[in-house]
Amino acid sequence: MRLYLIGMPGAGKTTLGRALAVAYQLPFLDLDEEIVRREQRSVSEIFAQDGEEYFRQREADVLRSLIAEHPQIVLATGGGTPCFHHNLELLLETGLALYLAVPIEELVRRLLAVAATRPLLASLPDAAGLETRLRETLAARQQFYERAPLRCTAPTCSVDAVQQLLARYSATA
Ligand SMILES: Nc1ncnc2c1ncn2[C@@H]1O[C@H](COP(=O)(O)OP(=O)(O)O)[C@@H](O)[C@H]1O
Ligand SMILES: O=C(O)C1=C[C@@H](OP(=O)(O)O)[C@@H](O)[C@H](O)C1
Ligand SMILES: [Mg+2]
Repeated sequence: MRLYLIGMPGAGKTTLGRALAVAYQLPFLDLDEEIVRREQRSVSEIFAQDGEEYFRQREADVLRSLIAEHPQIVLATGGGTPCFHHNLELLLETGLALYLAVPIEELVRRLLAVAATRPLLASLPDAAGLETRLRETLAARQQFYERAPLRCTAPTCSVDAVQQLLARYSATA
């Protein structure tokens, strides 16, 4: 199987993805990390030097190459991945997408600690600014995220919770 984690920055796609890959004994890849490896520079550097449009094109290209290379994978996408270049349709056609629907308040708590390393959040001064930006971003992206067949609404979605979701999904699919 291919399991794709989608959702807002800070939702835990990378963190939970790694743990799920161990539980299901599947290879794990993180789309951002793969872009960084291929570009030999950080996501922040890519945004600063070449802009978001360039990043989105690379993101779409690397996504397609990873899917072609890996029939079995847990893949953590970036927060914007499903919203550009028909990536969501590709994810829905080639694997099972899991939306980590974490409340904004929890995202704010987590991201305040790491905002400086995330280009779309780096320029925000405080928690109120971060919360406003996240609410706006979610309002625009929800329509994409909600098309995932699996959704975890727990503030901290665990491996156990995903295993239960998957078991229920497999029983009805
Ligand atoms: N379930 C969790 N509980 C608490 N903190 C978490 C959880 N998942 C992720 N985090 C923290 O939130 C931040 C963002 O997590 P990350 O996995 O990078 O999210 P994403 O890949 O969705 O942006 C990290 O600092 C991580 O340690
Ligand atoms: O939300 C976004 O548009 C982005 C999220 C990031 O990934 P995470 O969701 O893993 O932070 C990364 O792909 C890039 O900074 C853009
Ligand atoms: Mg991530």
